[in-house]
Amino acid sequence: MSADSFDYDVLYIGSGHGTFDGAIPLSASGLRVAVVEEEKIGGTCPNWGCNAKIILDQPIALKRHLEAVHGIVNGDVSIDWSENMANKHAIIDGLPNFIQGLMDNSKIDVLFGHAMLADKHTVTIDGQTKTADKIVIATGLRPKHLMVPGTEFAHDSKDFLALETLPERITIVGGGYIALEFATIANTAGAKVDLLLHGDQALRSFPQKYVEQILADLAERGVNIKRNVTVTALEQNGTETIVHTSAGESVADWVLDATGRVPNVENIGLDTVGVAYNAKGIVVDDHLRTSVPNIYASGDVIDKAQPNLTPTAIFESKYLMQTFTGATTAPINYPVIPTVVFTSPRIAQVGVSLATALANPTEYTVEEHAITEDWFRQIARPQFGSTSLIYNKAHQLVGAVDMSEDAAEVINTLLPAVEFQYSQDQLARLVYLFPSIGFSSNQLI
Ligand SMILES: Cc1cc2nc3c(=O)[nH]c(=O)nc-3n(C[C@H](O)[C@H](O)[C@H](O)COP(=O)(O)OP(=O)(O)OC[C@H]3O[C@@H](n4cnc5c(N)ncnc54)[C@H](O)[C@@H]3O)c2cc1C
Ligand SMILES: NC(=O)c1ccc[n+]([C@@H]2O[C@H](COP(=O)([O-])OP(=O)(O)OC[C@H]3O[C@@H](n4cnc5c(N)ncnc54)[C@H](O)[C@@H]3O)[C@@H](O)[C@H]2O)c1
Repeated sequence: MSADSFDYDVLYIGSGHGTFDGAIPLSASGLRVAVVEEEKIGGTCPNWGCNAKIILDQPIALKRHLEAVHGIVNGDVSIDWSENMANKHAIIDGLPNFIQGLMDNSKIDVLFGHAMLADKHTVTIDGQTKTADKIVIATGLRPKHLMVPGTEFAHDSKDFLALETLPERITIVGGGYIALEFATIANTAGAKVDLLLHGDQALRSFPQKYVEQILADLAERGVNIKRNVTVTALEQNGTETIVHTSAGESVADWVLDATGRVPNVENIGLDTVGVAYNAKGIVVDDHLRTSVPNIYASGDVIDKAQPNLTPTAIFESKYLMQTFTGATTAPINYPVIPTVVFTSPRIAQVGVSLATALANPTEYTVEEHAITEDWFRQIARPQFGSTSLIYNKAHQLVGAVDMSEDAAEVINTLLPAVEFQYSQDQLARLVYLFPSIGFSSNQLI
């Protein structure tokens, strides 16, 4: 069959960043494109991920900043959670319509409903049938649930980001991004937080010497951190939830299950069509093709080594757009992808990890700079913070970690040097605004 005999050239399942950043220019280039969404247009990041989280975090970061400059700026500061939530609604509630408007303008057909593959060119959407030359699966992840009696009494990150009132006592199960970011928000906003770690570490992909400083600070601020604890059951008693664990029981008004996220690979017809997948997601080749050559995958649903983040999903959807327009036939060539956890202070990193560098001293050298070495980074009076720089044998910057309130900006500044392996001469030609985080960060290398 020729491509013209199908309803569409490309049909995407899911409307998150794994889809729309590439689908919009693809449709604008003249291809016939459809996007199927069963929930909110834009998917996780705008509606119940990055955007919602960082809006709620903004007053949290401000309150922590004001605490640090207490004595200079005085007066009681408290967070009105309902107003914080109202501000979140005001900023993000219009995003699905905005994103759909972008899709409409580029002539994408937006179809609502649950999509399932019927054969390699056919998708059913709540009974309706559509055909496409190419199909992209971009169905993302969903929260994992504790496999214990009473698991239904726990809530997930989406519920937390929609809380109209902040519960007094919150138990958070897990030690990943969501657990630590939400523990920071809930603690600073005034809740009593229990943080239950399955093992003895949190944020395992970040340098533990930095993570331990974050945990110590949270503990000093009243977060009750329990390590090596296994939740065995949850029980509802009126408005309270009793949390049964290997270390005894405790009581909470609200329990957040932050034990990870799993790929949406079920109930979409993968077995019917023969698309290979595993517990970590859909298997793809270096062109993001699944085991069925005209079916591709994009975003979080892919089983891959790169971190499941919005910028990764955007990179993948744009790569597919270039593939489908014929602008490239090359395999996907991922750049270095930075990561940041929005605790207070934040930790951000890029490139070769600190753990790898320290384990291979003949390959790498590590230089650590305390935040106190730079006058400019003192003005917000941070209690602690550092930057670690990782160099290869040719003394090129190959990795960096920063722990500070400005960590995202520090790592953004260092990112081009890591990605493009700038020489000292090239670095010397970069003139940054002064004083600024960019200037201070560039001074380090
Ligand atoms: C709480 C939280 C905070 C986060 N914070 C950050 C952050 O600060 N920075 C960052 O970079 N990343 C962050 N992330 C990760 C980021 O949100 C994801 O990496 C990104 O949204 C992935 O996009 P995606 O398009 O692959 O998937 P999604 O955005 O999840 O989109 C998948 C879409 O597919 C739809 N769908 C699924 N199955 C079907 C079907 N059968 N039919 C029709 N539609 C279907 C879903 O409804 C969903 O809308 C966060 C995630 C969470 C949960
Ligand atoms: N700042 C950001 O970029 C950001 C923020 C939030 C989420 N995200 C994305 O969302 C993904 C999911 O985040 P997450 O925090 O849900 O997952 P995660 O994989 O980061 O953390 C899951 C945590 O749950 C723990 N855990 C697993 N099973 C458990 C059990 N039975 N009992 C107790 N603890 C258990 C793990 O040890 C781990 O600490 C991240 O990997 C990231 O890709 C990114």
